[in-house]
Amino acid sequence: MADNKTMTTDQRNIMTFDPQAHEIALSTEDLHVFYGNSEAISEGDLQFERYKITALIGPSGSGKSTYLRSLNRMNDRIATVKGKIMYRGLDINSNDIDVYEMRRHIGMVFQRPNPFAKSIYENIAFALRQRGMNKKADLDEIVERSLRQAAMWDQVKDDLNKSALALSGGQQQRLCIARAIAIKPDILLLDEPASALDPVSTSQIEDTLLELKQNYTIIIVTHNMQQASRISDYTAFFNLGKALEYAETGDIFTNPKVDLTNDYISGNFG
Ligand SMILES: Nc1ncnc2c1ncn2[C@@H]1O[C@H](COP(=O)(O)OP(=O)(O)OP(=O)(O)O)[C@@H](O)[C@H]1O
Repeated sequence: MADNKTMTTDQRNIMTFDPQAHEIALSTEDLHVFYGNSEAISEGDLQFERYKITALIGPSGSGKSTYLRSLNRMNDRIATVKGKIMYRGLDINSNDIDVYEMRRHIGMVFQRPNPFAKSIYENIAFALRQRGMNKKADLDEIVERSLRQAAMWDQVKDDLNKSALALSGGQQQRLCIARAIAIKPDILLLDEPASALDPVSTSQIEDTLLELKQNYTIIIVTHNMQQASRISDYTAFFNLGKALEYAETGDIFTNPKVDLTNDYISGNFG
């Protein structure tokens, strides 16, 4: 992706997000992702504003997940990721980055809820203990705070020793969100977190994300246009490995500048 200086006028028009006017939590620069010889992301660097929700939309296979997963190096083993991923002035795509430590700041929640086969309490406490926190009072406090932030404390506070696998799909996904935020990341990446859930659970997850954006920068892949328009502040439209348009969500859904964006949000393809 060309930088601002070398962008054509047309490119500037479709990337209406102005980085000068916002506090940027994370950005990519000249990012390219290859699976073998096949280039899955070829164009479309984005800058993510702090404490906002950005939705990545686009047809199946357009590269949304590949882009998202690159942001905290989940693609390291399966793809070649070139270019810079800038976080707090550091290129976190460089070889000398401690990936484990970086993921403490940039957490991920996956499409399918994937709680550990442990108790609700242990699902959260496990990662904290691995990071050297052993005092029960501290663990108790963070478990409660995380479950409250994920809007499920009242439902599970008397069942903390129950297996997480006995929870409903929606509760399991909120537990996974609680687990991700327990270590206080800055940025939360979510890959279609509600696609496997019923409408009520989906709506609860959306409410949770809207609450969380007070403290977290959120980037979410979704196929659900209503969801993108309900919860996101910014939307990026991907097609064939390129972010073709990036703007405030209201603009993308009411006044898209790229014909393909319009076709996609109108349900004409994808
Ligand atoms: N592990 C992989 N190995 C090889 N190619 C892959 C792999 N994962 C994705 N791809 C390819 O990369 C391209 C982008 O896929 P990606 O999953 O990022 O798209 P997507 O927009 O998230 O799709 P969907 O909405 O269906 O999840 C596709 O052509 C896909 O086949």
